Amino acid sequence: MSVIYDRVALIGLGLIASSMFWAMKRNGLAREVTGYARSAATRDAARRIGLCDHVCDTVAEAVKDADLVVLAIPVGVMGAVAAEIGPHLKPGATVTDVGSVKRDVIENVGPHIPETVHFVPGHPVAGTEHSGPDSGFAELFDNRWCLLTPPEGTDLTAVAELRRFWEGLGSNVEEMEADHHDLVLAVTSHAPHLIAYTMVGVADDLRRVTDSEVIQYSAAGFRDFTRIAASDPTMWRDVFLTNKDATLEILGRFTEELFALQRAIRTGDGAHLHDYFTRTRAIRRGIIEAGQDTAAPNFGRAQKPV
Ligand SMILES: NC(=O)C1=CN([C@@H]2O[C@H](COP(=O)(O)OP(=O)(O)OC[C@H]3O[C@@H](n4cnc5c(N)ncnc54)[C@H](O)[C@@H]3O)[C@@H](O)[C@H]2O)C=CC1
Ligand SMILES: O=C(O)C(=O)Cc1ccc(O)cc1
Repeated sequence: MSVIYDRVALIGLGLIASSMFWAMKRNGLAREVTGYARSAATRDAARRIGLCDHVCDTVAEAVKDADLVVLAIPVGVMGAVAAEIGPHLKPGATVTDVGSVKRDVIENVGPHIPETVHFVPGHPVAGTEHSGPDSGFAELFDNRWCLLTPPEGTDLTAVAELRRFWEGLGSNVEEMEADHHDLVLAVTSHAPHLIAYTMVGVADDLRRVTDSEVIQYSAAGFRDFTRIAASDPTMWRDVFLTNKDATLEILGRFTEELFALQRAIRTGDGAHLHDYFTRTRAIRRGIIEAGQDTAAPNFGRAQKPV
């Protein structure tokens, strides 16, 4: 593959930025990659493992002369960091982000980007429960979606170039409107994370009563919850605070359904439970038969309906 951006600056050196770096190197997408993280300890860790061609001690130095600047930091600090970098951006450059929420990022970053610089928001829908500079790997984005949410009027060439870049990192790229993105992700990612956090919290309370049994005898479903509930607290705090309306909308619907299932259990309404579980099983089988289970950890290997 060929170079798409001569110089890329990664701001924030955690899971997503480090995975982008290794994937860029794997596929030769950038000639030089600079990096910056707020804490000196993270910058030192990055230097130790050879993450970035040059790790800078100031954000201004990192973005200077960059053709692409990637904000790979928690959603809650995007606006403040955009304000810091705004005056140092090169005319003609593109700024993007990888935040899990899009409307809030557009509102908080957009105003700090000079007229001469393009801003194309993005979200790779790929990740793990791990964080920090050591956690990245080049294959993270392979065959996963990257969603771009350019506001109306965004330069089409800048969007097309960023699309090619994410395709070069291994992703399938789709464009969508930011509010739609936030609602879809509230259903598929944000509410499920909150449910996992809650379930693990409930089990932890119970553990005090039953000693270590909750963990010792946990079945696969609960283990999956504990994996998700190990995700970075700062990142997820910011996701819920910035995608507030969509998350509350989905949680409201979730609670209604949960109450209906609770009532069916209390009244012994087996037909309700059976119908409900039959419907949800059909959804899972439909996803697999349509070959859309690209987010499964064993993607790429033969799968049979479960
Ligand atoms: N972890 C995941 O599975 C996914 C995360 N995302 C999004 O990507 C973004 C980054 O997430 P991760 O890489 O997982 O996080 P991470 O916690 O691994 O890394 C975040 C980095 O940002 C730095 N940072 C924090 N505040 C900063 C500031 N004010 N200035 C400069 N650097 C700062 C931290 O030092 C750290 O290096 C978040 O917005 C998240 O919503 C998107 C897709 C998946
Ligand atoms: O680890 C998992 O199961 C995830 O769901 C990863 C993830 C977390 C946040 C995102 O915005 C996108 C993907």
